[in-house]
This record gives sequence, C-alpha cells and structure tokens, in this order.
Amino acid sequence: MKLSALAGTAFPELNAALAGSSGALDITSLTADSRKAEPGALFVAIAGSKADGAAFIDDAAQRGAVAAISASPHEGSRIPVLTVDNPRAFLAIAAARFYDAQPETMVAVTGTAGKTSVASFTRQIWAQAGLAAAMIGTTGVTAPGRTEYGSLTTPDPVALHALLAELARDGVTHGAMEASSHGLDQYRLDGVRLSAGAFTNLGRDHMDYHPTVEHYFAAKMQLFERVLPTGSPAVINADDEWSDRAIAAAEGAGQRVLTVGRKGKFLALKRVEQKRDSQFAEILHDGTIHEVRLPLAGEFQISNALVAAGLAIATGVDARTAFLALEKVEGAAGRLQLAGKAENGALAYIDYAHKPDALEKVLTAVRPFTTGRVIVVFGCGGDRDRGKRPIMGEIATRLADIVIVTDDNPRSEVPAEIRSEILAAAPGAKEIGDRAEAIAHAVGLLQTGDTLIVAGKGHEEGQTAGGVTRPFSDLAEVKKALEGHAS
Ligand SMILES: CC(=O)N[C@H]1[C@@H](OP(=O)(O)OP(=O)(O)OC[C@H]2O[C@@H](n3ccc(=O)[nH]c3=O)[C@H](O)[C@@H]2O)O[C@H](CO)[C@@H](O)[C@@H]1O[C@H](C)C(=O)N[C@@H](C)C(=O)N[C@H](CCC(=O)O)C(=O)O
Ligand SMILES: Nc1ncnc2c1ncn2[C@@H]1O[C@H](COP(=O)(O)OP(=O)(O)OP(=O)(O)O)[C@@H](O)[C@H]1O
Ligand SMILES: N[C@H](CCC[C@H](N)C(=O)O)C(=O)O
Ligand SMILES: [Mg+2]
Repeated sequence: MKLSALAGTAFPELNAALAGSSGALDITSLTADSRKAEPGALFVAIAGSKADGAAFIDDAAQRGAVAAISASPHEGSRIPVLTVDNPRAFLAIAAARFYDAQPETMVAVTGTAGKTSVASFTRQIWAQAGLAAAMIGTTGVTAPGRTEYGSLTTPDPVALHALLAELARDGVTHGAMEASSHGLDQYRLDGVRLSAGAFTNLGRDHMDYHPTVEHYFAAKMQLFERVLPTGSPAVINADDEWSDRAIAAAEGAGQRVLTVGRKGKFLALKRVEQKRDSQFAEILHDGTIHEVRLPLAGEFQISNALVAAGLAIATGVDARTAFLALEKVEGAAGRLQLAGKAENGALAYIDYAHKPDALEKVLTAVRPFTTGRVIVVFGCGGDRDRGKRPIMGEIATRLADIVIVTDDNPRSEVPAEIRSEILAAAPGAKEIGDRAEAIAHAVGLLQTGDTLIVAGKGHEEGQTAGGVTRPFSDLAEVKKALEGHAS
C-alpha cells in the first residue's frame, strides 16, 4: 500500500510530504516496535512510558523500515521521517486502513469494573440471536471456533486491526471489545468503527498511571467524546456515582444516551430477587415488563447484563430475544465463578476483584446467601497502584469474617512488603504468602453455610514474581483443596 493511501487525509500536517516522493513509497507492514520492523515497514515512533520510539528510528531503518512517522523531526536518517502531531492516533488510523476490514458492527465498553463481563454477555446475546459474534478483552479473544488467551485488555492498534481483519474474513459480523483507560488514553481504538459504546461504573484503579481520578474519568470519557462517531447509541449504567457525569459527557458529545439500571430509562430495573446461584429480575423496556432469570450470582451481574442487553438492542437485536438470551448466559471466566462445593455444602468462588470497588461488590454480593461466614483470600499486584493496598485491606476486614492476605503477582516487588501494606489496614487478618497454601488453608476452614472468595486472579493462568511467571490457577488450587477437604 502506498504511504499516501495509508495516511489518508486525516493528518493534514502530512500533506506536503506525501505529495512528494515519500507518498509513493510502498509500505508492506506497520509497526511501533523497531524490533519488529521488517523490510518494507513503516515505523511509527511513539513516546511511551518507558522509552521514546524516536530513539529507535535508526534501528528500524537498519532492519528494513522504508519510512518513519514521528512527533519531531529526525535529522540524518537514511529513511524519510515524516512528522505528525499525534503519532499514536496516526498508528491507530493507519492500522485500520492497512488491515482494511473489521466486523461490520463493533461496540466498546469502558468503566472500572464489568467490562469483560459486559463484552462477554454481549457476544453471547448476539450469538443466541444467530449472529457470528466475537469478544476481545482481558480474557483474550472468543469467536466462533476460536478461544485465545490475551495479554492486554485493549490490544495495541496493530495487533487489534490484524485481529479484526482476521475475524471479519472468518465471517464474524459482530464484535464487542473492552476499552481500557490505557487503551483510550493511548488512542489504541481510534481506528475501530464503532456502532455503540457503553459505560459501567467508575472506581479507584490505575492510580499508578493516571495522576488523578479526574484524569482517569476523562480518559474513559474519550470513548464517547472522541472514538464513538457522533449520534451513536451510548449505553450508560445509571446507578453509579459517576453516571450523571458520564451521561453529561456523552450527551455533550452528541451521542444518543440510553440509560439502564434502577434509575435507567431505556432498560429500567424494577425488581430483583436474589438466589444462591441465580437472580430474577423485572425489566421495563418500551412499556413492557420482561421477566428474566439470570443464571448468575451477584447483583452487579444484573447491572452488567443490562448494559450488555442495551448494547445488543441498540445494535439491532429484538428486546425479547436479548432477554431470553440472558437466561442462558454464562459468566465470564473467573468472574464470581463457582469453583466447587465442600462436602458440607460450603461454596468456593474465584473472582477477578483486584481493585477496591470490585472487592467491595463481590464480598457484598455473596452475603445475602451466606448463612455462615464469608472467608476471603486475596493480595495486591506488585508494580501497580500502591494506594489501593490499605483500602482493600480495610474493605476485606469490614466485609468478610475471615481474611487471609496472600500474594498476587508480586512482579519485581518484595512480596512481604506488599502484604504488610495491606495488613496495616487489616487487623486480625492472617498472612500466608504462598497462594496455594493460603487457598488450602481457607478451604480447610469451610463449614456449612460459609462462602469462600478467592479474589484477584480470576482467569489468570500464572503467578509472576521476581521476573518469572509460573503456571498457577486459583481454580485448580481451589478444586485440589476441595478434593482433600473432609467435613
Ligand atoms: C503503560 C502502558 O500502557 N504500556 C503499554 C504501552 O507501552 P508504551 O507506549 O508506554 O511504550 P514504551 O515501552 O515506553 O516504549 C515506547 C515505544 O518505543 C518502542 N520501542 C521500545 C524499545 C525498542 O527497542 N524499540 C522500540 O521501538 C515501543 O514499541 C513503543 O512503541 O504500549 C505497549 C504496546 O502496545 C504495551 O505493550 C504496553 O503495555 C504494558 C506491557 C502494560 O503492562 N500495559 C498495561 C498497564 C495495560 O495497558 N493495561 C490496560 C488496562 C488493563 C485493565 O483494564 O486493568 C490494558 O488495556 O491491558
Ligand atoms: N458492574 C460491576 N460493578 C462492580 N464490580 C464489578 C462489576 N462487574 C464485575 N465486578 C467485579 O470486578 C471484577 C472484574 O470484572 P470484569 O472482568 O467483568 O471487569 P473489567 O472491567 O473487565 O476488569 P479489568 O479492568 O480488570 O479487566 C469481577 O470479578 C467482580 O469482582
Ligand atoms: N489489568 C490489571 C490486572 C491485575 C490483575 C491482578 N492479578 C494483578 O496482578 O495485580 C493490571 O495489570 O493492573
Ligand atoms: Mg477486563
């Protein structure tokens, strides 16, 4: 593809350069990582959190890149270096043009918690409606005949558009993806042609990346303000503290706001009845009450289900079909997933709560059906927001009867120090660093009526410490411990 065609007209600052010989260069691949530059590549230099891509232009050229895009001029290079104001936006738009195909109907969901669940439920509703549907997010890619583990919640633009093009070629027409705050802030989804967007809620997260909560919220709102085309449906959970501001942002950006939840107007939750492993909801839509039995525990799942139904209906699924589909929906892997039952009937769940609000929600969610004690095992990741550690310690102590603090991906940090920052706000908690041992200990405590929550890792398949990732699964450890548990 010619560089001029790849760049298109979205970057007027390139016009003069593209009118010359650079515009006629044939580009055969696109990358922001010089180490991946192949002969014929266009290298896009990005100033990141660890490095400045501009320092690798010569490296890319050496490996065969034929041109580079950068935020600032680069003298003396053997390849043409064209300057744009925003190389990240350029990378996203160029990746979309280069790979040239994406499922016809794409939706994206943002928010602190519930993104993976909403994307998964939306995919399942579409699939139940007979559509070829995919989801892309924290748990990887799920599409007809395809399940792959992923590493980022929102992949980088090149990986994302290569994937979207493959999905479109495989006949996928509908795709639901997660828009993380990093992804939005870094323009990773700016080339995706979205038909609808959604917002779940806002809580504390990623305070290692965003300087303030306002900055974090503003990043999330870029979904409505920048990425979603004006006039599109914006499905917003109306019951969160930040909902009014999210509604104002979406309306301000000219989106068609559809609110869902107890305070929702598009899908109004009129009644909920909780059971141990399911809940019954009455939902008012367009003058009709729909009765839905959602086969999942935890009221937050109703909220996620409503956002997903809102997205499915907004993209053309008939409301009755969407609600019927919710009756068969499966929880996303590792989200309040029942790992097993002890012989005495006590329940053991795994859950991906690794931030304060999520921990609060999950511990609150199991209380109504716990006649005995709520036991929680959790830790906090290393090289991530330190401020959340005492907050999560306090939440666990307040909402659980027995708290066991353990390790969760200490990464490069000293595990005992992470634990002590949690324990400082968790008087009475037990400390067991080894996660398998902590889980076995907790399972051993289970009595009739108790509920165990192993929080923080959900679907994860490894434990990272000291630069090494070893295979580790909360699900497998809970199952193993339950087998050995005699009541
Ligand atoms: C903080 C962050 O978001 N980092 C991501 C980001 O890196 P960055 O832009 O800061 O890049 P950098 O490492 O400073 O390097 C700058 C540039 O120089 C280039 N470079 C670097 C070295 C070299 O030899 N040659 C070269 O060209 C790099 O490829 C890059 O383009 O862009 C990279 C490429 O897409 C990502 O791999 C990287 O994810 C790291 C691994 C990461 O851990 N990200 C997490 C925090 C993340 O993005 N999480 C969110 C949210 C998860 C949630 O919802 O909780 C997610 O969407 O997954
Ligand atoms: N609507 C919600 N409100 C509050 N907490 C929720 C909600 N949905 C899920 N959770 C909690 O957050 C955890 C993660 O849920 P999910 O994976 O769906 O969210 P996410 O936004 O994709 O998170 P991440 O950013 O970590 O990928 C769940 O395991 C549960 O503890
Ligand atoms: N996307 C999140 C996942 C955290 C999962 C938790 N198990 C941890 O390692 O902290 C992050 O990278 O911050
Ligand atoms: Mg997620």
